[in-house]
Amino acid sequence: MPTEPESTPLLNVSRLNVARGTKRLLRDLTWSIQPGEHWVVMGPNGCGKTTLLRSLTGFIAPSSGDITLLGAVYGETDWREVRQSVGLVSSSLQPHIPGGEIALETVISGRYDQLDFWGESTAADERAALALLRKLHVGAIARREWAYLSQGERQRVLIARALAARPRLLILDEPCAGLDPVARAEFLAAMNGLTDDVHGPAVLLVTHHVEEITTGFTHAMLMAKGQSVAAGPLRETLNNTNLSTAFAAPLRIRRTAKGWHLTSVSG
Ligand SMILES: Nc1ncnc2c1ncn2[C@@H]1O[C@H](COP(=O)(O)OP(=O)(O)OP(=O)(O)O)[C@@H](O)[C@H]1O
Repeated sequence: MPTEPESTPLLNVSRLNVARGTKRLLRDLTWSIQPGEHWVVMGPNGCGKTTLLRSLTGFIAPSSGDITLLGAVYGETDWREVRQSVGLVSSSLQPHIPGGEIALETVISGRYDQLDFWGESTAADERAALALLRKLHVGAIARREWAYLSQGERQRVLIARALAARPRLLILDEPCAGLDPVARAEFLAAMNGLTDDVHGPAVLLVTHHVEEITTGFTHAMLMAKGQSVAAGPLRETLNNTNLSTAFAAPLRIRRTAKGWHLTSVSG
């Protein structure tokens, strides 16, 4: 993969279009992420968030437009190589983790970019994996099997797994889905640790809930009907007008000491 200067955008998407049959899943989407930024992507069901993530990670081919990720240009570079520097945490990974695998092994498998890893791990691998689990406040379950982990623990093990590969971009696709309030609060505390780490990866969070936008996030993109409705610094972008446009309903957003709150304005 090419090396790039510090100031190069981590991601540059220009006029990205994805069509399947007659349906346009993404329309002329333009977006960039600079080093040091942590982004939230929001939008109604079916607006194209997953399609965008799948395009960025090379699992869907764009119909037109350009993607430059970590200095590599889509179509010119082997995207499997680019993917090694992108951590993806998505519920779609969960069925692929063997039930009998202990958390430590799941994390180590991320370092080798393999699911169900059967290779020889070293003592150094184990120490590094344990440090990651501790960082995410789940060190105590290091030797517990996947089948017995709670949803909240699983999500954090998957983040540790993604971090084991030392990604430059970490994509969290609705990581709080299915978590109870306590597990969610614990998860959000761990996510705060990630965005606070100046040596850590850029974080891209896809969520439906503004309450999950922790203080370290700097930017937001709102999507609707395959397009970017608004994108930019978080506090400017998350306003009543942009959110109401994206969700096609009157919404009011507030920010308090406890975080963001979104309410529907009836009548
Ligand atoms: N291969 C495909 N062929 C046709 N339509 C598709 C295909 N893949 C996705 N779609 C449609 O494209 C739209 C965008 O889907 P996508 O999964 O990207 O939305 P999303 O924003 O992630 O939604 P959600 O918030 O519900 O997860 C949806 O209407 C979906 O049904």
